[in-house]
Order: sequence, then structure tokens, then C-alpha cells
Amino acid sequence: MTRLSVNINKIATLRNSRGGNNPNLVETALDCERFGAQGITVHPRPDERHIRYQDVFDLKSAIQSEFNIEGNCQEQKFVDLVLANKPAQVTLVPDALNQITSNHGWDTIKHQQYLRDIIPLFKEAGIRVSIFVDPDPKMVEAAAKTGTDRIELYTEGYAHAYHKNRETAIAPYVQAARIAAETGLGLNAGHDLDLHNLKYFAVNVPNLLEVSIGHALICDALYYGLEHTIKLYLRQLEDAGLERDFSS
Ligand SMILES: CC(=O)[C@@H](O)[C@H](O)COP(=O)(O)O
Ligand SMILES: NCC(=O)COP(=O)(O)O
Repeated sequence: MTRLSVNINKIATLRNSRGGNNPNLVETALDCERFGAQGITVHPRPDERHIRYQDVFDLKSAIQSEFNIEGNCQEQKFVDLVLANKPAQVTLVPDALNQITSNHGWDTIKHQQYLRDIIPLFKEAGIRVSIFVDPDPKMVEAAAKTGTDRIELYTEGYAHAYHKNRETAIAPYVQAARIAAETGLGLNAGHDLDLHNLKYFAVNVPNLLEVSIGHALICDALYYGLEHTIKLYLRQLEDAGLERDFSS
């Protein structure tokens, strides 16, 4: 079954808005695990507007599930943070400074040599590497030559087009997933996945190992509560697995 990693950036956003420690980020992460999440994702940004660098140390020493740290490796502070914490996975994202949120994947052709040089730094420390990539066949093919273990498909395009025509929306992701499998890349996905679009994605995209979901999941938790919300997302992934097995 595709694994669910809960992105807790938005819990930190809420905490930081009042300067205290409510909600408590570490406790929330532990609760996400208790409610069934198979991983915790954070995306510290250079301005620490949500996840602070210290949060990463605190989470690393507390959580048991798979820890995924996302961020821009062109920032030396980010590289040092990841190497000091040795999470199960680092996801390299080519964000610009002060970007409101991630909005594109790596150009794996233009930055091929850069990625080939930096990826071993993490792999030699025992950290699995994933790189954020658009669902473009050329970008996926070139990602396979960087030495990365996995790619994370950037799903905003799918999420936005889903309601207009989900068959058209998913097509590039299915093709990207096939190329990933042929070239030996593991497959993750994330950005703007939600309770409406998740199951269709997980049913149709082959070999999907992990999704990381934050914004929509935390919004849903306002209405359904965190425990019930995580279970709803897990149910979508379980149902997708059953549907895939049944149709194959
Ligand atoms: C890489 C990715 O798609 C997510 O990590 C997203 O960028 C979340 O970051 P924010 O919570 O800062 O929007
Ligand atoms: N890698 C994507 C992620 O962690 C969460 O993205 P979003 O669900 O907050 O859009």
C-alpha cells in the first residue's frame, strides 16, 4: 500500500502565529503516528516561517516513523541540518528564497551535474534521497542519471486539473511513473493532494510508494479532527490498493 507521510508545516504555522508552544509540534507528530501515519514530513524554509531548524532536532529525537525532510539543498544551512539529523529520507526541492510554497520540480538536465555531486553527500550518510520533479518524461529520464533513489512527482498540476477532467489530469503522471519504474527509480508524490483527488491518483499511478500531504489534511482536521482525518486519508490509500489488486 502507498504510505502516508503527514506534512506538519501548517501545525508550526499555527504555533508561530502566537509565539508560544500551542499547538505542540512534537506532540502533534506523535499523535499523527498514533493515528496511523507512516511518516512525518517537514519542509524547513530559510526564514523559518513555519518549521524552525530546532524543530527538526526535536522531532528527530521523538518520532519513530519515517522522517522525511524536504528543502532546498542550495542552502548550506539545510544541508548541515539534514546531515546532523540523518532522517530516513531527504527530498530535495529547488525552491527560490521566500517562495510562498514549492511550485516546480528540478530541471534535471540543466542541474544534472549539481545533483550528481550533492546526492552522494546524503547517501553516504545513510539517508535515502528523493528529488522533486515535474511529470515530464525528459525530467524523469534525466533524474534517473543523477543517482537519486526516488523522485517525488509534483502533483499541483494534477490537483488543479482533477475537477475538470481527471483522465487528462492523471495521464502525464502515469507516463512519468512508468519511466520511473523502467529506470529503477522509486516513486513518491505530493503537493495539493486531498481527500477528493488522492484515491484516483493512487489507483492509477503505478508503484506509488509514498505520498506526503499537509495543507489539505490539516484543513480537513479542523472539521473532522486529526485522528479521524488521518484515518480517512489512510482509507483512501487502502481502497486504492484494493482496487488496483482487483483490477490487475
Ligand atoms: C515540496 C512540497 O510540495 C511541499 O513541501 C510544499 O512545498 C509544502 O511547503 P509549504 O508548507 O511551505 O507550502
Ligand atoms: N511534498 C508535499 C508535501 O509535503 C505536502 O504538500 P501539501 O499537501 O502541503 O501541498
